[in-house]
Amino acid sequence: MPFSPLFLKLRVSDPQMLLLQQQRLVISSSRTILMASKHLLKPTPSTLPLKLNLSSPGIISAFPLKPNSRILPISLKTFALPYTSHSNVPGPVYSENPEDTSNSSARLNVLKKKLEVIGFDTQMLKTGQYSHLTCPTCKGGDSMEKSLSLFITLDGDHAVWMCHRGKCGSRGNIRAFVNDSSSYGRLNQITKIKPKREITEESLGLKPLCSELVAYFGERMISEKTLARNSVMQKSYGDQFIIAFTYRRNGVLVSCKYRDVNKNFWQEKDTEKIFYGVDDIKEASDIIIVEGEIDKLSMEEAGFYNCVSVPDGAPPSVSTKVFESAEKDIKYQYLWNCKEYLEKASRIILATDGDAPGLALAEELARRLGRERCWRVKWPKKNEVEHFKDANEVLMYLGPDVLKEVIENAEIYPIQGLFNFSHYFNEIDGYYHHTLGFELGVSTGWRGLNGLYNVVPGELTVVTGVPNSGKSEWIDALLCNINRSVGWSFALCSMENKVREHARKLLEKHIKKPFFKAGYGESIERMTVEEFELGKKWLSETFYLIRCEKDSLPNIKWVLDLAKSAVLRHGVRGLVIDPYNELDHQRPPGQTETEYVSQMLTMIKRFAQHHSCHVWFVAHPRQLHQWNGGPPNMYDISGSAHFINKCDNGIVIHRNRNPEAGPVDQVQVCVRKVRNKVVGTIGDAFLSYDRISGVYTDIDETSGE
Ligand SMILES: Nc1ncnc2c1ncn2[C@@H]1O[C@H](COP(=O)(O)OP(=O)(O)OP(=O)(O)O)[C@@H](O)[C@H]1O
Repeated sequence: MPFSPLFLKLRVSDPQMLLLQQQRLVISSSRTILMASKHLLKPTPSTLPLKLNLSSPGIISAFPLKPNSRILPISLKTFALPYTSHSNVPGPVYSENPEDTSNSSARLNVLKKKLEVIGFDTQMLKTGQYSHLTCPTCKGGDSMEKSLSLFITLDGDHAVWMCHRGKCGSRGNIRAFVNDSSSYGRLNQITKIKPKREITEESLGLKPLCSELVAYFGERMISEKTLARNSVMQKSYGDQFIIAFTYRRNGVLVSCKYRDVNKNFWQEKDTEKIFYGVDDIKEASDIIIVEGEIDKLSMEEAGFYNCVSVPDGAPPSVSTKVFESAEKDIKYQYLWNCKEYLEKASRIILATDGDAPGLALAEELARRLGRERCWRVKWPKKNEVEHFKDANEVLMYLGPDVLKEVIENAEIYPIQGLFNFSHYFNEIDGYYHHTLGFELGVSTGWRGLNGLYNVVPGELTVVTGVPNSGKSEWIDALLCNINRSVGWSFALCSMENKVREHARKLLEKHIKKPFFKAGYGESIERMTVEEFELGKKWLSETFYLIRCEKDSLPNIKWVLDLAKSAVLRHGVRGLVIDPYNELDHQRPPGQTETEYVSQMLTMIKRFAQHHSCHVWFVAHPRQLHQWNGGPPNMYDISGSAHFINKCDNGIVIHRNRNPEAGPVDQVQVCVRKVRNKVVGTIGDAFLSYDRISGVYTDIDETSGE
């Protein structure tokens, strides 16, 4: 015989109150007044005792009193669930003046019209009672059953409905009069939520653990005390007993997960997903999250009660999906359902398994919880190649003290782009022990510069000087010296040089003989054909040319891309860009030259650092008015002060052109900036330039700083 819940003392004028009363008092067929348990009493507008469709699978009474009762009032517990209200669905234009609204039949009329818009058949609807209707969402499925219960308040102002078909679960509510300014809600916007079952130990048939299962846990180092504290139970399943991990919130059974002898897991269906042991982290500021219930129990054996386990294990890999909202984050609903527990935590230790899914789970959790408050554990080594994979393994094989240590030594969860020095200890060790190479820089080959400037991979040297001062010549000579001493090879982007002339200059420096028998070579013997042939081989092995064969000028990105190829393909350790003004410097509209130069130098420095390649960048000074013949200043470089600000080393090449002021072959190498004190300091060195071979040699005369 079908039963209907009856409501006592309903006040028609106050729908909220009505709803509240509806939640609290339900009279069953046996006229027993059932009081809903406290946590089910949250006065939410959608919480109504709804008559259940008994054919609907998986919906069981929230009340442990009468498992077989056919009256099964349920709490929808909507405070934890998304809920679509249709109270804003406007009606077609009906009379909505206050006088009319005091009239319940007018109100009911408006309400019915709104319900019709949604798709309800309203002919038989009456206030103050339930109606069984065909659900406009699922149409009652194949059997076309009238699976939807709809209730209209006595004043005709408010309708609440829910479809009891397990596959549908649509529900919603609507009011006759509200601020109806929005457009019509569409039916498919009705949130489909499966109602959660209310379960008890009795209804699930859970029993205390038998001695065999206690012994099984004993083998896994889980004590009876821990099992009891966590209410681990058992259930008979066919002819076997299976372990039942009871999921509780505030001590109340919310869900249950089973494990059989074959390590198969399954969870009571249509129950809420929450963390296992969530009550243990209620007030905790430090939380441990593990991947399985036995790991949670293991943590207790090591003295950590502030631990929860995820209910569903680990995903195979990190999802590539963009996280949209908690509602759509179905796989991690347990996390959102326990949000208020997690919000208080300042430190969350992710002690998931050490395998790929475990790491993926840690990443998924960290994404949602905020990496900045996450830590992760390093499971100890099992042997040369393997690590222990989880808390229970460590507990079983190494004991509770080691497990405790593992947790205490958890390391901060990495955040992309945020490091501490420990992440770089290998590199720092290498720097200290001189195993990186060239830590103190490579000598330029000139004694006078040894204390001032040495060449370190990964740095940027800006070289300037008035036109014809010998900047290019000096850099070529420097490259030859470095190649001779340490064998480095170089990428050259020397736009001003013809290739053959550049080859001549380099060969002259390398062979120390003139390329031609011509006036500039005076009486010195020209390099022989054999020397020339060997020189060509040396050229090919030492230098890689970056040249733009088209008429257009290359831009810096193009140059750096090719330099990167030269590093990767030929292992070059240095790049010369000579000069700055021969590059294409088109800037986006609105960008100043200063901004552009800053950006360009950042790119160059990044290239240098990433590829451990030293970059020499030649830049001319702006036109100097009233030039006194002295070396220009690094701040005189045309374009921007960033050249001196951003470089690691700043060098001005200067030569005397006044015979009365001193020898004209004398070259002044002014080291104006050295960022790295290990490799030099500011000061001047004086070299002598041999015009025939282009070779620079030390003059034993240096000026002070
Ligand atoms: N100390 C010096 N004495 C005499 N001639 C020199 C000296 N240094 C360089 N030269 C000559 O000056 C000319 C220009 O040299 P280089 O191309 O190296 O100068 P630069 O500063 O790079 O010039 P630009 O600013 O035009 O690029 C070359 O012919 C070179 O032989």
